Amino acid sequence: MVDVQALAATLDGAVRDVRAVPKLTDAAPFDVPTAYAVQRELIEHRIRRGERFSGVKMGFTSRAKMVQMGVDDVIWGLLTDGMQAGETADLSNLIHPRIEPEIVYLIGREVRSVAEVESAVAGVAVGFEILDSRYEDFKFTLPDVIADNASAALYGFGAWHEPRDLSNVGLLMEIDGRPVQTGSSAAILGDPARSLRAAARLALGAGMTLEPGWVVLAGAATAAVPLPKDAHVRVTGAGLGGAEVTTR
Ligand SMILES: O=C(O)C/C=C/C(=O)C(=O)O
Repeated sequence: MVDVQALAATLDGAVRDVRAVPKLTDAAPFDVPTAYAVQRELIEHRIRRGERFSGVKMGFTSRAKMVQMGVDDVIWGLLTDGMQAGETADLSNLIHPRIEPEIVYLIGREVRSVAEVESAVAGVAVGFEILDSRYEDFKFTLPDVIADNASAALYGFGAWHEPRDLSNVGLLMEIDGRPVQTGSSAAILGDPARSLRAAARLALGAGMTLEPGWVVLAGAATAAVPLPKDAHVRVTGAGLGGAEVTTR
């Protein structure tokens, strides 16, 4: 029997000390439901420090990542307002950050069923997610990464646009003006709307609802790339404008 509170405290300590730890399953294996219990307790540390829930992030939404991890379903993590990046992101609080482009949904009203999630979307935007695994060498098993809140660290997004078909949006990520990733939103489960529905399903399954004002990060359409200090990152989505962050 693993100690959920102790595992969450280990990961929270890694976040606060900016220090990678051995993956939790090295000490004792645990299953996916236990991993989500650790994740929830990990987020509760932030909530107790005064942060507020601001949305959810989806992971392993691309076929390549599912195959790599040997899984056949997506994972999710919880976001707080403390994770929202401003114009600049201070990387001194992160261990080994990586960045990936995102499609972002803004939830306009409480979502009580999967069937209503698309009609509850109030806006769509292009954005980015900064990942930071709390594990040494960014290496983990499926339960480890779920417990670690799907490597969530920081996120941001550009201007909101009217909801629309996002099944094939061209995405470009540039660092200091150099293209580092290009892709299509079609890499997100064939259509990021599927990821949105999965977010509603997983939230409801965990006894939560997607709330008005929350964001849903639909998951990576490209690989994440290492994020250096003193860099300017711009993510552009065809018809969706851009999202930018400067690191220090
Ligand atoms: O690869 C990780 O560190 C876990 C997170 C994955 C995603 O956020 C994703 O697949 O989009």
